[in-house]
Amino acid sequence: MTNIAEKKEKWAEAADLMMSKKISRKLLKPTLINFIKRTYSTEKPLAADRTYSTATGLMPGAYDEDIYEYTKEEVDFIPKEYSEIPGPKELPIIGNAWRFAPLIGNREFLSTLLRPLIEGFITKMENMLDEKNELPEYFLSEIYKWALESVARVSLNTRLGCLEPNLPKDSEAQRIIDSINTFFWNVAEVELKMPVWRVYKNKSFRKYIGALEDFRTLCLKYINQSMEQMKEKNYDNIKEENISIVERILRKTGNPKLAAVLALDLFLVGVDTTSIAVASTIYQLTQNPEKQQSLFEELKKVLPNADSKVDVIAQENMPYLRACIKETLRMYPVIIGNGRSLQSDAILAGYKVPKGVNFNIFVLFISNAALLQVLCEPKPEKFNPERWLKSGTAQFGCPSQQKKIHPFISLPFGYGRRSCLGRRFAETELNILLAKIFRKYKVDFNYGSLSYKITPTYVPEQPLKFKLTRRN
Ligand code: HEM
Repeated sequence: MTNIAEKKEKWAEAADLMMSKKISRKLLKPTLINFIKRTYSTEKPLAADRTYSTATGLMPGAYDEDIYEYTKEEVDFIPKEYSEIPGPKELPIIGNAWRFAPLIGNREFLSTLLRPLIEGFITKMENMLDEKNELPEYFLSEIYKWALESVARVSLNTRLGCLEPNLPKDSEAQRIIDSINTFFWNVAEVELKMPVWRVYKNKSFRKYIGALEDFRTLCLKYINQSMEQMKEKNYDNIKEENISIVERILRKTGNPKLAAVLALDLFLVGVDTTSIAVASTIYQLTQNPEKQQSLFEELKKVLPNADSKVDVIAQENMPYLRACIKETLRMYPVIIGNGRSLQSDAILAGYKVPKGVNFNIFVLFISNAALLQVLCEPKPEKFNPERWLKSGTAQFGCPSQQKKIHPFISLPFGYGRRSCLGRRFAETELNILLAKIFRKYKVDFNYGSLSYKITPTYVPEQPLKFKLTRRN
């Protein structure tokens, strides 16, 4: 048998093994956990060489040379714990942001910046309600605009005007959102499938490049504006929270190129991810009114009235809200799987897997079926936030069986060195916005069940016409 045929056969066997109902729980549990742990512990993202050859090379102007070399000062600025992570040579399109993870991870800073935008968005939602108190069909795109405004505020200290009513279709903010969507619709086709575009520039490729080019041009305009304004500023009298991430990087490194690349990264990955997570969590709570009521009881205690401030301390006192978000992302992970490329030979589930093999770890499958069934809760299809709540013994309990839930059951933000850098950013956005909505309104959805599609984010297909009823 040829090497390839042999490998294929082994992998088919491995897949059968994982799916087989006959397999004993004893064997499946350690095998799957080991499988995930081993693959996540590798550091190189999937298809890094291809991502490099397409995305970077095709974003003219974003990088002056093909591979950006860091100066000594920039390298020194990189916090120690991140310095050994492979840099942009590995994954240029989102390869730089991780170096500044601490800057996008401070909850106090994020909460202060994001709260006013959330207040503005809630007012906008109220103004969008129709005579049945329902939000419009295009509500998801309104969430996108809010998320875009948030990224712009934090990374560039810029307001794009996305919260204005009736943002024109040809406005710059709308065009940024459209280009992000087009990018995501075509990224899998261009980056992960056979690279037909190397010989023939097909439609997906042209759209993909067009979107990236549009996106880059628009974002760079705001980045340059931000840099111009910096020249006039006296930072002695400016509070830390009013200094954007881009400004901080520029002040520290004096390198506009580095700042621009980081901002582009954040715009590209920070908009639709959070938006879909918001949409899915609201939807789940409409489908489970008793859970929505439990959430309201919690929120009423922490936020005495609808206008109470959702600061960091308030967020810490909302375990049920966090459990609702976690449970939603278990059932509907926005990113359905993660990729890794093995950096050394490994033995997985008894099979020798050679260095260089690419993996897709299907979070959607794992968190909905296999692990959950084997390890803990027999009903993965049920929305049950309680399964994530700490029990009296301060363990993550599975109430029905008094067991700990294995942390790998749900990995919506990935795992390890290349896990999501915007996690705190996203969690802060979700905590504040959802707390505000569910403290103020009872939310219903009167149009049956939503179905989901993969674009490649996991997104609801039907209009989100949520009904809002004001609470006391
Ligand atoms: C609910 C919202 C979000 C979800 C579910 C999510 C999920 C993910 C996942 C699954 C990965 C890949 C992790 C891995 O391979 O282990 C990732 C990477 C990343 N995310 Fe997020 N994300 C979200 C929001 C954000 C936001 C708001 C930002 C920034 C503003 C962001 C920035 C990043 C960056 C920079 C990476 C690449 C990290 C690297 O390659 O080292 N994400 N995210």
